[in-house]
Amino acid sequence: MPKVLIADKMDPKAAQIFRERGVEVDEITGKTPEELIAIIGEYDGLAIRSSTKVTKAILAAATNLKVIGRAGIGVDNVDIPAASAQGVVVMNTPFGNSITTAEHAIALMFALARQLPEADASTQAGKWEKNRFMGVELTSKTLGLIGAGNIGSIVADRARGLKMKVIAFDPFLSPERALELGIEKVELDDLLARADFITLHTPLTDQTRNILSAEALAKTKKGVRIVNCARGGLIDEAALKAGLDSGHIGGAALDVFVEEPAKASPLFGTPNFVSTPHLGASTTEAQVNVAIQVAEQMADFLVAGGVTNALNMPSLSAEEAPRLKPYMALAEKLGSLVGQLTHGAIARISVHAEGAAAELNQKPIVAAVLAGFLRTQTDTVNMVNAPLLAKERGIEVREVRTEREGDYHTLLRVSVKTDAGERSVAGTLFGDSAPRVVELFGIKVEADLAGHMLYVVNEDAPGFIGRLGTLLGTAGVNIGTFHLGRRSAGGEAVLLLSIDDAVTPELLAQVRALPGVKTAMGLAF
Ligand SMILES: NC(=O)C1=CN([C@@H]2O[C@H](COP(=O)(O)OP(=O)(O)OC[C@H]3O[C@@H](n4cnc5c(N)ncnc54)[C@H](O)[C@@H]3O)[C@@H](O)[C@H]2O)C=CC1
Ligand SMILES: O=C(O)C(=O)COP(=O)(O)O
Repeated sequence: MPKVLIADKMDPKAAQIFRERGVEVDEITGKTPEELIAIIGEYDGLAIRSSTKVTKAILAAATNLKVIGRAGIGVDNVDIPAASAQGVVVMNTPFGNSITTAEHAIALMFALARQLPEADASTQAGKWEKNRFMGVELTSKTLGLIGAGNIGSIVADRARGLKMKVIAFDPFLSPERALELGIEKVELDDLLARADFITLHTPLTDQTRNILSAEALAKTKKGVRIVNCARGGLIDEAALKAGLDSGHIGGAALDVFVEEPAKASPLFGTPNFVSTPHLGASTTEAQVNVAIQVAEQMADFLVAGGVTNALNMPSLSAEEAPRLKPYMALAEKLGSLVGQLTHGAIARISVHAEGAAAELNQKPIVAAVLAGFLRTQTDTVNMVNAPLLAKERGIEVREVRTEREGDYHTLLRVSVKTDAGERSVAGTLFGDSAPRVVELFGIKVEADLAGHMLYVVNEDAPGFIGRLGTLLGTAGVNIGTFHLGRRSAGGEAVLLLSIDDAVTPELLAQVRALPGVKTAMGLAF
């Protein structure tokens, strides 16, 4: 009988469903990482919320683990590349708590507009300070959304009901979707200059980290009120404190912090600062939703092999699985590669199958490309919703087949069209099972895309590889594999290195400073 550990507080419905479906379950919450490492080896499944951090060390001890189920949305507490490398499926419940979280953002907006927490404390202290508290109306104010996905869209809907004017910065929001939501799509600087209230609803990614930096906060309208119910790290907390102290920022409400649990913060006690302890998803309704959903999905997987809402594995039927599986792994990797290497609005993604690949069902292959691609923008994408999400984002998806073989017996090519033109990557399967990228933006390479990688484009010149090797060696970075390709002798060359740990910003800065380097990026698969 499969065995699941529920490691964070969850509605009792989760344990009930596991038992009903023939899964043994232990509920042991509040463990330290060391305590978790000591027991995780016995479990096939791990059900969590945001408190448990599923690190490489925990995964290394999880020798029987097959599935991690996140009863909620954000999976930034799970090392997904490490889980994928270990073949552990990671699932979330993308919609169960979105209404609740949107409502919390609206609640915090009201709390700021009318200084509710401070007025409450003062009144209950017997002060009756009727003249101290003067609020503002929400009606007719401009709300700036940073991120207009599931939660952001619900906030927009509620805010429009409150007669607010809603503007949004979300590079992946299509003009059609903005129109449908009744909101105006704007650039970040425009939003900063115009918004009376700002709420954040993006995942924490390299692009969104510190999106409200000191510089961005300085561009806001005087008196702006800011709400963050998404992830700590989207706002520079020190700059927020300075802005509140100077009076430039009229109020701020944080549900999430860079360090959680946040038991101390320079922000605590600051006038017009409101905080809650990551309560965005904490309503009875949302917790019942996510508990039921996560237990059903995990039980389905452990008992029957069904895959739903997986972040690192395509959904599949039993018959198609054996032939399609390696193609989908290749498709995800190629999608993720172009997603990580492409910035800005995408007009079109084309998936071209050549040779043996052209004989297969293209739907799951195309969905896997899109899931890999969109995962660089949102935590909530999977094979099922990737095509829909692409459509919502105004991305045209093209499917092309050529049954005739080219240089390879089987080939998948993924092309992305942006304002800057169309670029493509291509990959094949070695031995019909091992995915390899064989072409990167017109340059022939041959590489396995796995774990953490360093991607460098440089001018092909003698001595460069030696200098890079020395730099990495000095920085204590261990190289697993090393792949090299070039357009022409003395032209542009590309290097793909697999390394043991994530590329740090410091390392990237050093690589970028090497003579001849045109681009350097950290990639993760
Ligand atoms: N406080 C809490 O308890 C909860 C927090 N959350 C968090 O809320 C956040 C949003 O969740 P959902 O709306 O469900 O996710 P979603 O994936 O549906 O939406 C995220 C949106 O952010 C946009 N985005 C991505 N990169 C961006 C960038 N660089 N600039 C601007 N926009 C960007 C995406 O295009 C997408 O539309 C997640 O981080 C999630 O973890 C979710 C539930 C509860
Ligand atoms: O679903 C999410 O992304 C959340 O942040 C909710 O977190 P929680 O499950 O309440 O710890």
